[in-house]
Amino acid sequence: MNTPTSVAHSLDRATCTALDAADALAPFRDRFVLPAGVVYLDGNSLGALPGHTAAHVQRVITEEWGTGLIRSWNDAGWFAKPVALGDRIAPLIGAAPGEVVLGDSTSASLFQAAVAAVRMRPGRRVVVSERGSFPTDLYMLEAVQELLGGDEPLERRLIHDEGPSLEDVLGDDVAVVVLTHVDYRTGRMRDLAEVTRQVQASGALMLWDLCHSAGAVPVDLNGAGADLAIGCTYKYLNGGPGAPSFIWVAERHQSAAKPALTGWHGHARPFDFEFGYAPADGITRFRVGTPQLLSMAALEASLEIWEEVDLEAVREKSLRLTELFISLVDARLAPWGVEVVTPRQSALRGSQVALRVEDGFAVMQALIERGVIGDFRAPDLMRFGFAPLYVSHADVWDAVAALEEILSTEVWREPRFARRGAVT
Ligand SMILES: Cc1ncc(COP(=O)(O)O)c(C=O)c1O
Ligand SMILES: Nc1c(O)cccc1C(=O)C[C@H](N)C(=O)O
Repeated sequence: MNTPTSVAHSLDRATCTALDAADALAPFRDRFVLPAGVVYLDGNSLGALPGHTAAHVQRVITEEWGTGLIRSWNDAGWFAKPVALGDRIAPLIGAAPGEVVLGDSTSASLFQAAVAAVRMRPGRRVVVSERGSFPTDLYMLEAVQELLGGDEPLERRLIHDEGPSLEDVLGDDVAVVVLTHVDYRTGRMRDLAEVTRQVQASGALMLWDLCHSAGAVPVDLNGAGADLAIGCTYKYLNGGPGAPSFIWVAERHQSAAKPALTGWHGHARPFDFEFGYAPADGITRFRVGTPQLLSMAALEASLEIWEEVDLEAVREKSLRLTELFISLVDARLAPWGVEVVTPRQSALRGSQVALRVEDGFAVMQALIERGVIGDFRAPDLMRFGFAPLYVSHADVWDAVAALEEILSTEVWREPRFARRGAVT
């Protein structure tokens, strides 16, 4: 759908509810617990809770932990869970069975994957990333530099919208390029296949951060022939706060890939309790220590929903929602100088929209008080995530209407909305 501004002017809430009535994904909304009176547009930070998750986790606790006790490592498949769940995430990112394993946090997984990648390109002493990446990625790459820069330092080269470009920094000294597929601030989406091709043409490996992609847009890692990827499961995949991250390593690299963190769950024979480390075959070597089984139980529940979902339908609705939002913002919020920062070309957009608004922090706090939950990213962006399984067209209408009211009444100027303390 491409809703020009003139059409948005003639749109009303009834048109949005009619779009909802015709929406094939609308029934999924009932599978989630959403508080009454809340329009939830922050599923790009923490996904909503599926209705059956609590009962599933409760069962794992009482039956598998309470009754099964230690026996559940075998009887309930606990030991195999990180790879078993990885196999269930694989179709969502264009991976094959045996290529994905659930890990620790995304930060730790990025470190694991980046170290493995640098070691797979001996003699190449540069890691490329982007200046605007989510900071944890850059922080972890600093640690990679420190760890692997011995006699010969490891250089970090950062691309930036204003230059240098990827083309500028690629060369025969680059070991790995670490980029985020969908930018956490602007929602800009890179062409995964094209960037992978460009990077590999220089002889480097391509490591993707899929945090804002998994469950938001179709991803085809194997179709693109990418090398490694990591991502989180607590955003669009609804695994819950602290849900484990995933690591994908293309099957062709697995025997050469050496994990940075050599824990016993990644050992070839963990229960032989051998003296020395020997990596397990395949993706299992990227396991570290005891997996977070209760978090995995929550993710296991949400994946039941994801197994019923057609990602092309998700993408189609996501674009419909973001285009509707952008059109309504253009039509109704122009008097307050609201700027759409997210690309308007659908191929360049993930499933979120960022608006640049003066005093955006206070405006967002006022919006949240009105029950419309988005978030703010310093210095000046209000972010709105559109998770197509539970966000409706009427939600989009209500969010823009609330924003219009807050801007026109200037209620956001009240001191209680001023910035203080920790924010999310
Ligand atoms: C692109 C990106 N990478 C990494 C992370 C975070 O990593 P972690 O799961 O370790 O907190 C986030 C969000 O928190 C993110 O948006
Ligand atoms: N992971 C988060 C957390 O532990 C606390 C608050 C927010 C988050 C997020 O996921 C933020 C998110 N990655 C972002 O895009 O800004």
